Amino acid sequence: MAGRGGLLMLENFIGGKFLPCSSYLDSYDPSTGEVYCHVPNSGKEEVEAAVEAARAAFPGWSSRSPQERSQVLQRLADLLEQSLEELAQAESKDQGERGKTITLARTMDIPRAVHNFRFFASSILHHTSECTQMDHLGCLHYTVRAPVGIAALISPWNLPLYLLTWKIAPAIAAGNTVIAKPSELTSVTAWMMCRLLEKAGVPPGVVNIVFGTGPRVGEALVSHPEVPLISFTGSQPTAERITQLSAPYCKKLSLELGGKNPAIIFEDANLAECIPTTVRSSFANQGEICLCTSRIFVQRSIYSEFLKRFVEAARMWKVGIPSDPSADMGALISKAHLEKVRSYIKKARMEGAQILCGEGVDKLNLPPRNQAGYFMLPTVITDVKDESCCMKEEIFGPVTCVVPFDSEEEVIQRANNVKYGLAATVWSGNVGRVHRVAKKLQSGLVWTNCWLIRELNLPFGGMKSSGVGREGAKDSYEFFTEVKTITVKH
Ligand SMILES: NC(=O)c1ccc[n+]([C@@H]2O[C@H](COP(=O)([O-])OP(=O)(O)OC[C@H]3O[C@@H](n4cnc5c(N)ncnc54)[C@H](O)[C@@H]3O)[C@@H](O)[C@H]2O)c1
Ligand SMILES: N/C(=C\C=C\C=O)C(=O)O
Repeated sequence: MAGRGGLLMLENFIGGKFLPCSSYLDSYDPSTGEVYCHVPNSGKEEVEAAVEAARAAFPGWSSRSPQERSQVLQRLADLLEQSLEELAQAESKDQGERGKTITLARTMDIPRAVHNFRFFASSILHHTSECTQMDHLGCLHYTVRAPVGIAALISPWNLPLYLLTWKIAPAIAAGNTVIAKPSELTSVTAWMMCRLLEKAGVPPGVVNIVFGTGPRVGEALVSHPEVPLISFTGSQPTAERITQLSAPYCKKLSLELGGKNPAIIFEDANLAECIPTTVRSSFANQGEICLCTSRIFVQRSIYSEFLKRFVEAARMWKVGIPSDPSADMGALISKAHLEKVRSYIKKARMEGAQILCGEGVDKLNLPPRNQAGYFMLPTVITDVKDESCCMKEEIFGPVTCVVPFDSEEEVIQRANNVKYGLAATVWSGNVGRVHRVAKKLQSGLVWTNCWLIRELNLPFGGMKSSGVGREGAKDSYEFFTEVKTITVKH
């Protein structure tokens, strides 16, 4: 709806109704410094109202059959698909000059949000329970699963509707009611989705969305005693805080966090495929995808050739305004984030590393009105030590380090030598080596000779500081349900 000064003014969605909030956050367009949208600055009061609505809706929704719930999810997927262009425009505009290109929103974010509902609408129909027998004792044992209750779903700004629906769909398919909190930086598409819920047949109170900041509404939500389950995607420091706040209640937690993802490129790799894919895996969505490559290990015999061709390809990766369909990359999410990313380049320089292209080396070519935006060129760093912060810490920007290696054992040890363990890529024509290396990497996901091909049936998630738990058909079902073992003596 239109609010102050004709700007978009979002409202919370609680109990099937849009409700105004007593205070609002200004959301800025960072290229102009102007407010472009008002987002509810919700807190405890709004969380209380959402918990009440979710509690009231739970008995009815949880007692529907999986088939009935599945039909509702299918209808929601259809409605989202019918609004694909409108949602893609909004997703790109919401990150606006901040970054998401219209092409990525059209081809990845919104189609995947649609697919999330279709996928879980289908997978909920195919779960089976376990059964075992103890004939010598005359016993039969079996399991039953039931939804947990009210789920808190907290998501980040980088893939707004994609990641939020990746949580809402499995949670409600399993019969839970939910309170979702999108990032305060990118709330618009979640709000637009609320307008479709009633038409899809989602009963009031099954999906509630409260908007606002982490410290205010996020903390009120995760520390609420009647919310037994939290699915969180975001940064490691926030995950720590959520873990502390939820610990007194022994809540069920799923944490999908950051990464420092290696690409390992052996001398027998098909460079014609590897180079464009590794440019994409390093710089897609401005490098603001938790799965992006940020450390590239290249076998020494092909190191010089790889570096030359990789830098050439990185320079071709077009930085442009997000509404330009030919742009490969837009701008970063905020001024603060751009400064943080640039600070890594500065530190790398001070440590004696070389910046081969991008920040401080090449010139951005942008229209005059976008020159104040938070744009940065794809940046390649080399001559950097494994102990450098650029090789250890998650930068979450269009920056990647390229270093040589000699042997398989050595590169596995170096790739594993960070606190994260989310995603890795391995490039080699030797099938035996691909399997061997993939097995030894401390990483929840390993893509070999490709990147970001998603099979939603299988577990998604990270090891070490990259997270706790997995998401996927079976994993999300197990997370969003409680299991009970029943023994029958006959
Ligand atoms: N593993 C994955 O699947 C995955 C996917 C996307 C992003 N990420 C990670 O997310 C990070 C970037 O996203 P971000 O900057 O939005 O992360 P963030 O942790 O700052 O925020 C994520 C969400 O948590 C909320 N939040 C912040 N403080 C909170 C608190 N104290 N209590 C409750 N909620 C709180 C935010 O408002 C937002 O909705 C990166 O580290 C990235 O790697 C991981
Ligand atoms: N959760 C998924 C992707 C996360 C990307 C992070 O930025 C997914 O593809 O299911």
